[in-house]
Amino acid sequence: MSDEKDVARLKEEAARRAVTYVEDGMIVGLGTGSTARFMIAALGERVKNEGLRIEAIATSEASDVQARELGIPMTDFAAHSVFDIGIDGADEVERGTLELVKGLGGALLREKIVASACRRFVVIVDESKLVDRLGTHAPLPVEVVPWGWERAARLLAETGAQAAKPRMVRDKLFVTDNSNLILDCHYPGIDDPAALSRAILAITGVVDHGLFLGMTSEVLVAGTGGVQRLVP
Ligand SMILES: O=C[C@H](O)[C@H](O)[C@H](O)COP(=O)(O)O
Repeated sequence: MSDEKDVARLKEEAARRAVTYVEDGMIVGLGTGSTARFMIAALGERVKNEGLRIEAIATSEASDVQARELGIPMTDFAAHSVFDIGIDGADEVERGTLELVKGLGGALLREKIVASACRRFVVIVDESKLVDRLGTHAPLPVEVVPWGWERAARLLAETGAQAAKPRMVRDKLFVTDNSNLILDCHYPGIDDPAALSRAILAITGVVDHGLFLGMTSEVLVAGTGGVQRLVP
């Protein structure tokens, strides 16, 4: 089996475990990304095969489309301010603190809005996402309004980022579901995530960033030895 297939299998294992937490009557926040895709697929199976009765809210257009295609009933913030459980992937999980970097898929803003509305926020990852210090494996994505983004990029560099570059897709600026841009900020490790969060949010034009601090209820980490459950 190739490495890629191994990783996909681990992501699916973590995703399937998290879906066992979902019960009849729950309102569920659906994450975004390749691991969340497995989770939405598994949830769709339960809705179809077991008649599981839930409503869900998606953190991206892509997850929304997938969930609707699978027949998962969807809801929104017009109907609810609080959700029972949110299940989402991550790009980095710091061992010990379980603080996160998210947003490599560009969905960080809606993901953070939904995670902050969930009573329980379950993170599903394969073991390659565990790090000793945030910022060492993945850049920190920062969502900014398009107007004046160049200034925001320069000010982000002053927070210690070695580079704050607009994300590009096929030579074009990547645009989020919220019509904003993503600046990928490369830090040489993040020693004080809370201080960095404050510094980034103080920049006018920044909408939010991919540091998810104090939000994790638990992490399900799939590795070769099975799925491990980590709690803060
Ligand atoms: O914007 C994307 C999200 O934060 C994803 O949850 C994160 O990038 C992890 O994605 P994946 O499961 O594909 O590694």
